Amino acid sequence: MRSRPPFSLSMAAVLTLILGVVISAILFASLRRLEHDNADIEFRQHAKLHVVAIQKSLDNSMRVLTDINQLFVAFGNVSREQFRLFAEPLLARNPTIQALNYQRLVYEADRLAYEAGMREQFPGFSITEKINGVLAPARPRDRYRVVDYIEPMQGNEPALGFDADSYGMQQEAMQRAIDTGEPSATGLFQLLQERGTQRGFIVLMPVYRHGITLTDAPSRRAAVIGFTAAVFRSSDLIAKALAVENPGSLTMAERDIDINVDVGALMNPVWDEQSLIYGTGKLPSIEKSAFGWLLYDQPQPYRQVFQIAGKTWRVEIATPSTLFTKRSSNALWALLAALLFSGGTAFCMQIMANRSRRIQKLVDERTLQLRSVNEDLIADIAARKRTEQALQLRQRAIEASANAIIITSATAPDYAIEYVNPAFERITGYTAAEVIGRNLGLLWEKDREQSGIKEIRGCTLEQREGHAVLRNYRKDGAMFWSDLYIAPVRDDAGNVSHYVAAQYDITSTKRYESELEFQTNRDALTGLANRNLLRDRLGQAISYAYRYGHPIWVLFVDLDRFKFINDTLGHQAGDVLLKAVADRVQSSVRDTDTVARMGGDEFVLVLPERTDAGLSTGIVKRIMDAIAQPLTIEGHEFFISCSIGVSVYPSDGATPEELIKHADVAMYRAKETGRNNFQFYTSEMNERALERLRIEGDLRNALERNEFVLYYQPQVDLRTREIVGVEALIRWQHPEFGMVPPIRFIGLAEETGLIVPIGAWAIQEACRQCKKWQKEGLGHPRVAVNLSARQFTQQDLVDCVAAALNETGLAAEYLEIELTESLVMADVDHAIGILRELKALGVQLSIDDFGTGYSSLSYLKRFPIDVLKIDRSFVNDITIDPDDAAIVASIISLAHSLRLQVIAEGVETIEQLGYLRKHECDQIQGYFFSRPIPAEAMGRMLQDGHRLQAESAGTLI
Ligand SMILES: Nc1nc2c(ncn2[C@@H]2O[C@@H]3COP(=O)(O)O[C@H]4[C@@H](O)[C@H](n5cnc6c(=O)[nH]c(N)nc65)O[C@@H]4COP(=O)(O)O[C@H]3[C@H]2O)c(=O)[nH]1
Repeated sequence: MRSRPPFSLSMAAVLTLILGVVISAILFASLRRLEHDNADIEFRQHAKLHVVAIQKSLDNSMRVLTDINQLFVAFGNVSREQFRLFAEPLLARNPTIQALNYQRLVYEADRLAYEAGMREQFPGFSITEKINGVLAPARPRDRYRVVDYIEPMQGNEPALGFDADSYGMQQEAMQRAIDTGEPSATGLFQLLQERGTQRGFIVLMPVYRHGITLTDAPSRRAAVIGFTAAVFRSSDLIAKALAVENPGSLTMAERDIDINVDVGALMNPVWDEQSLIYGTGKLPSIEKSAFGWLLYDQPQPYRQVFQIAGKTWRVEIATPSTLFTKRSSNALWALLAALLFSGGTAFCMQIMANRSRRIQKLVDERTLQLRSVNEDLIADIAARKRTEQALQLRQRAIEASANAIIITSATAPDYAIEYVNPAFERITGYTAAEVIGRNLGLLWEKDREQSGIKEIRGCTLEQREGHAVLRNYRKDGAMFWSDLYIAPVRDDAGNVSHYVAAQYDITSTKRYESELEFQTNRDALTGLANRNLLRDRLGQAISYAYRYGHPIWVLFVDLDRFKFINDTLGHQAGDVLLKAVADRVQSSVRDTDTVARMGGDEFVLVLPERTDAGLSTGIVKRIMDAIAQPLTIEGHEFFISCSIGVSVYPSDGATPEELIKHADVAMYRAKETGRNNFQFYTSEMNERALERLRIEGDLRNALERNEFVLYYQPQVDLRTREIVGVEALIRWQHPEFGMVPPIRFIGLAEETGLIVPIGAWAIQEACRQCKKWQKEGLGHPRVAVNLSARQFTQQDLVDCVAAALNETGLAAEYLEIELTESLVMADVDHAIGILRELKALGVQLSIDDFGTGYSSLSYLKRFPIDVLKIDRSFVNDITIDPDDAAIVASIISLAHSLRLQVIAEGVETIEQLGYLRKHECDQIQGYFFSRPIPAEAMGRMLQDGHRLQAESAGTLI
């Protein structure tokens, strides 16, 4: 709906209205001025007529008076009857005259006669005057001016015989009349015959004695005999004059004009109530306001002064200001009409302005619409162009796409392919002609059980878009992975007419993904699970075990002395060894078990219990045996053992981290108890592990704090029963834990590398002590020092030993270096080299712990060793385990055949001693003879010549 424009006044309309109002005002003012002036003129004309009427009436009256005076002049003596006959018609013609009379001058002397004569006609006549307001016979005086004749008699009877001189106020007029002979008016006074309040006046005209020549005033005074007088009632005079003279206009005059006629002295033209003879109203004092004429008719009072009967007559005629509408509404109507016309014109202008504004607005709207339509049209054309270009671009993009684009029909049977782009041909090896009309499924060949195919079918059935990863097959049969996106294409009616599929060859991505997955979860060297996958698998196994109540074993496997191999043969050899161990471990367990490499030489196995096969230590042993199989690397044969810690779910932990950590702790415990061993985790181990951490920290400072001491355990020759040697065994005098045995810190020292300086110190100290004993004359016992694997790989080992000998001055033959079996067997060739160098120094060499490892006896021939030390584990059981007894016997025999000395370790009982003696063991070492003791004690023992008791030896011999 078009909104109505807001109303606004048009400037043209407003100006028109203002102009119209101004013109109307001017018109009105002009008309009013005209009317006002007309009214003024009309008024003056009327007023003039009135004045003329009054003047004329007075003139007529004066003429009547003159006429009647002429009667006396002509006849000298005029009878009463003549007077009457003459006056009557005059009075009839001049109604303004109240009465005409003749006043006779009667002298006192003639009074009686006169009165007598009059009484004949008028019985009781007497000359009268007014005394105290009442008519009475006149008091005697020289002369009387007696009203002798009077017409009309009727109504004027009281005046007959009245002495007019008794009215002093007429004297002046009378005297003037006498002196001039002209009519002379008196002032206003109450007429004798007047019954009302109206005043009147008399105009006197003298009558002189007949025949007398009148030349001047005295002659006139002397000749005067009487007076003719006209009596006027003042108001009646003017009213009748106006009525007689202006019978037509009187009404108007009465209505419209206030007429005031006054009689006053010539010298006093100002209004005077006493001299006012006629007044119809109070004359307004006209005070003209500047614009009063606009609304009121305000004619100027009309004044005229004239002389009649010796008096100055002033007639003033005025009319009150009246609202102009009283006279004429023409100006008003003209004003209204002009205003109406102006308003109408302005209204028309406003309407025209509104209309033109509407038209302008409409034109603007239409212009805007047109412009908008035009712009739309241009935009439409541009959009079409863009669409065309976009279509071309898309077509080219599809053609140029590196990915396969396929368009299939949604209505044709089997969703026949309608279009494939060049990339499709390139990827699949099919030409467009070969696939058009066929189903996309040709790419899947017989591999139709893929879940992605179901998804794609679902998309076409439900007419929705979707996505699937598929194995596709090229025309040549080669498989490739594709990521297929399919989307329905709808026609204008919204029906699905086609499907468009984009196929991405993701074979390389898949390959990369699997590599990535492998890298993420697999150990790069061995292909075993890495820490990530281990944690994952162990987590899953825990969940499963928790649900079904099965235990899980977690095995922490650490290769013994791997570092030695790695350091001596290099990393490549180390890697070969690790791979071999990995394979062996993997093949010792079920496929479903997890074997992971934690890094270095550490492996973790997750062995969940199955219903079909329970877990037992047999599995652990099997793993250890598998690892212990001889291994040839770069032509060298190695024997490697391992230490295994076992933690059990749920008793040893509920999380992967806990179980792995506890298995690790158990593994350390296994190492501590002598390698090539396994241990189940116990809570005490944990405490030990914590302690171990503490020890590790303290160990770093122990050497410089001189906390290490050497204890010495004597070695006794079974034939001589004398002490022939001592084994130096290190002790750590820990400030808190007290005397710490080597088993608790040697392994740690090896791991941390601290064993190198500690070992060097031990050699030096042992040499020094031995030399000291020799110097003290305590004989020449050999001192045996243990050498760790780490020391064995030490580049300057030989130099170090040589330096110790040099510095202490001990002859090399008194120093025996003990090497463990596994140490030399780990890398036989390397070991032989070192051993030869050491041997070259002149030191004795012994193989410690013999029998525990997997050393091949055949190698012993190649080692330049002097002594074999039978491990105490065999010695321990020789009296109870025939196998161990047989092993010990054969070791002694073998050693002897190789011309090696044999020392049995850990001889504790006389039975063991007996057995060893029996099998011709050369020397023994063990608690039976002495525990390891401090150097002083050892010195004393040497000094005392302490020897194996003959009884104990003898009883057995
Ligand atoms: N049960 C029993 N044990 C007996 C008997 N006779 C001796 N032994 C103990 O057996 C160990 C013999 O030392 P080892 O086999 O070389 O085994 C040594 C050696 O491998 C290592 N070790 C000791 N001192 C050093 C050292 O200075 N350097 C190095 N590298 N290793 C050392 O620590 C291991 C343990 O030393 P020790 O605790 O002193 O333990 C000593 C000794 O006290 C016996 O009759 N019964």
